[in-house]
Amino acid sequence: MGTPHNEAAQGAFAKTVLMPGDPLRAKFIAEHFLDGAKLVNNVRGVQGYTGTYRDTPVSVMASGMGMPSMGIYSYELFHTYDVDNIIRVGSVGSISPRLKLRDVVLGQAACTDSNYPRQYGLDGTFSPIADFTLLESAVSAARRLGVKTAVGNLLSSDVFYRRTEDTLAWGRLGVLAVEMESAALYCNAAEAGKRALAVCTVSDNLLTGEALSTTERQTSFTQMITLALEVAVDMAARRA
Ligand SMILES: O=P(O)(O)O[C@H]1O[C@H](CO)[C@@H](O)[C@H]1O
Ligand SMILES: O=c1cc[nH]c(=O)[nH]1
Repeated sequence: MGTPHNEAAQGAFAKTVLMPGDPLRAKFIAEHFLDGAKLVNNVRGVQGYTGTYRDTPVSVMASGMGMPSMGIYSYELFHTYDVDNIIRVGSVGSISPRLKLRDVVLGQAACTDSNYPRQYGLDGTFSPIADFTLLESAVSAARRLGVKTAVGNLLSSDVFYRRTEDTLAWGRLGVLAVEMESAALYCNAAEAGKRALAVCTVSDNLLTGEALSTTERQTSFTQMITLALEVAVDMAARRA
């Protein structure tokens, strides 16, 4: 039994799924980090793979870009495929003077300019936050691996080609970086009673105008990927 967007069989996904926005980054992770990776979904070219990392089953599947796309894929992974943990492995634009290109950011929470949380009909503002266990696991893995991370707020925006000045205003409230999916992921995890975390790499610096190339976005985020995979191993060990 699949979904309109996912043809994988029941049980084809591991309990932890890494989700980049980019399908080619998903393929790169499967080919370079997982042993025995098998393609389990390719509907719309959104590639999902399951293999093992340090003998632990792990899956990787693209979310596509933006909150509606992440909303669909993560909802189906949590509800149809009974996935427990989704770790977004994304690129972000820095809006903080603390960050430079290639720095790794752990999204403790995700502000948003999207109406995505409106679906819950709440009389107020829901704060989409990361799962604390995943966040704590990522912080310890980063210390162990010697990866410097910044932990803090992200802005998940519906708009990529946004006015820089409007975006920088979020930075003045301490928001570290802007991307386009984490708030929807955190909302879906909360709704499903599951766990989610965004581990991101700075691909653009909105303060200086510096940017990485397309190829670097697909294939050079190895610290972020290793960190996320170490969290997957830790979560599997906690279940055992
Ligand atoms: O690199 P990914 O994971 O796709 O993430 C970022 O890159 C895309 C925009 O270029 C958006 O999806 C944004 O969130
Ligand atoms: O949404 C995003 C993602 C990466 N870089 C940006 O500038 N914006």
